[in-house]
Amino acid sequence: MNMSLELRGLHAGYPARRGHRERRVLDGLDAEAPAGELTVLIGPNGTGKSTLLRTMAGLQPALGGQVLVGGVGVGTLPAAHLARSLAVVLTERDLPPLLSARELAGLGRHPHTGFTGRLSPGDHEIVTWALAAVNAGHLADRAVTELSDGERQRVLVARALAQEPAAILLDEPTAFLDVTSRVALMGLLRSLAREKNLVIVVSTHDLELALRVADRMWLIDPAGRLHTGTPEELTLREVIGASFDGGELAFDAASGMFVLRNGTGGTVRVLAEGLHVPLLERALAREGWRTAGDGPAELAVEWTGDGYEAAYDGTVHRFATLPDLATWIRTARSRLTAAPPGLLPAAPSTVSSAVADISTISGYFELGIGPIDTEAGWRPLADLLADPEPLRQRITDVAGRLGTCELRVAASILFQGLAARLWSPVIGAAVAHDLLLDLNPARVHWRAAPSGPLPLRAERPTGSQILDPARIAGPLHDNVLTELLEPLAQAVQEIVKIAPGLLWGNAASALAGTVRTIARQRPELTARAIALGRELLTIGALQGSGDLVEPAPGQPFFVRRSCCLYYRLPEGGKCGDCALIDPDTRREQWALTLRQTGGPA
Ligand SMILES: Nc1ncnc2c1ncn2[C@@H]1O[C@H](COP(=O)(O)OP(=O)(O)OP(=O)(O)O)[C@@H](O)[C@H]1O
Repeated sequence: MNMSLELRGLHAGYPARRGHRERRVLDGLDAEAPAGELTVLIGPNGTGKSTLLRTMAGLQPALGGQVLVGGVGVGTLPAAHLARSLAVVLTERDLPPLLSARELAGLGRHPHTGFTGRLSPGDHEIVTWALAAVNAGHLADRAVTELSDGERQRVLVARALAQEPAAILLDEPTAFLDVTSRVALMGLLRSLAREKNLVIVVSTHDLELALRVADRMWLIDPAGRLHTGTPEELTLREVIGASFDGGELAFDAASGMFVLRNGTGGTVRVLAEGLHVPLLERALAREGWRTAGDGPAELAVEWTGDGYEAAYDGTVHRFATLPDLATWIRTARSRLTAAPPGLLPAAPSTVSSAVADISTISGYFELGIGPIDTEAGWRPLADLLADPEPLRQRITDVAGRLGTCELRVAASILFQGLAARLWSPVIGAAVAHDLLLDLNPARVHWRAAPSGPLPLRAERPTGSQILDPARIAGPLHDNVLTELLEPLAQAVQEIVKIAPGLLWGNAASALAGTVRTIARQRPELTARAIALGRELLTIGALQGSGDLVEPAPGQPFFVRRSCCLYYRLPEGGKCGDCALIDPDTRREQWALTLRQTGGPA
């Protein structure tokens, strides 16, 4: 039979005494503590943990219901029999002086000794075993009054073990112990439960430790209800926070720790590995930020390997050290939390599903997700912006492919292609998923390909959820234009002499091309794509580069103001949005395209 300790409709409390009415502390409890598991009893002060343990141990009568050990009611057992089923460890600090640890542990044998109370050689053997089981063999001959709190607790557990009971109940055995001894004692109790197949119920105030070691928890909430389950089940049922939150402290379900409720912090997502995760979480918790699970967070903080990046409302702030980050969060808090941000760092699953979806629009919208194998030629986008060699190589390749000896023409066409490649996933994710995809040049990788759109890949793409679409153009411009296309334009200009106005015309044309592709592939997103495209054309370097027009509803075209040099290719002509085309010819071209694509003429 597998042993367990059960409560059946148990009422615990204090019977009526002269002048005092009966005081019921706990009503109608049902629960089970199986053998082989460590059951940890927790609850705020005064909720009745000691009352319950004493009632379970038969030290005070139940006011109703039953406590069963191995199916037998505790209240029905004679004292000596009860002592062989159940041992109790209370917080005893006043132990008889002159008693050695061995003698104290030996007291546990009393239910088994005869009338004389003398220990047989067999009893001594069990006492030695019990002391060894709690790693207190070396303390056997020491006076218990001279032991440290941790050592004494272990000897008290040895006394309970020497009793050879089926169940051991312990009331706050870790109360006076330092952190190492607390963890060690709880660990010891858990292994005893497992190895000796004992029922062990232990009460503690150390909730964080309980969550880590308990196989099962019994939680008494302030209303006197008993909740049972694994630590994870109780966390998911949100009963822990509901029972212990209060004042300055709030329970953080993700970390299983209490965090200071500084009032003004919000939710933060931590992207880091190893020890950096708990350290960052703790430092942020001190500033009042709570870790978000898979849901949205207001702030994202990432350990990048050589520093920290904090993304808030679409802007990334970089810090060399954790104290620098903490100072920024502290001093920036009033600004950070004054108004809800328009952008929230998105959950990784949201980003990856959005990326997977937009990748189906066309090759230009694709962003691969997965490990970066540098052997396979993947390099950070930052390299393409900073190191002139790969860029020069690609310009030469394009020139060769297009059959021109004019590097300037090849550079212009390459830049336009790259601009389309960078706009597409970002604009696609924005209009299709309200997600500002972060094409971080340090973490998004590219590799050379003989033809087609430049392959892009990120191990863990990140992004922000767009709460207010009206505020998206600015951050999106900063990400694509400021972080990527501006350095790229500069790098191109260092290789060939080319007018910046031409390159910005190309960037605008690429943007318009992205909008057109969305209109063709996802017509339902056309209006948003056009509106966003038009707004982007009014910001920074794109200003004055051209107009996104809509000669027929849902059919955007671009009118450039600068030339892209495409016409100079041997087989080139005037491109669709060419600045060199006169308005009448342009209208004819649009009409033709609209007829070809099935749109209204
Ligand atoms: N002898 C007693 N007579 C009447 N009421 C008592 C007695 N002992 C305790 N109580 C009351 O029973 C309730 C539960 O007390 P108990 O000591 O069991 O709580 P606890 O959860 O162990 O508290 P703590 O976490 O502070 O140790 C409290 O309201 C307490 O005042």
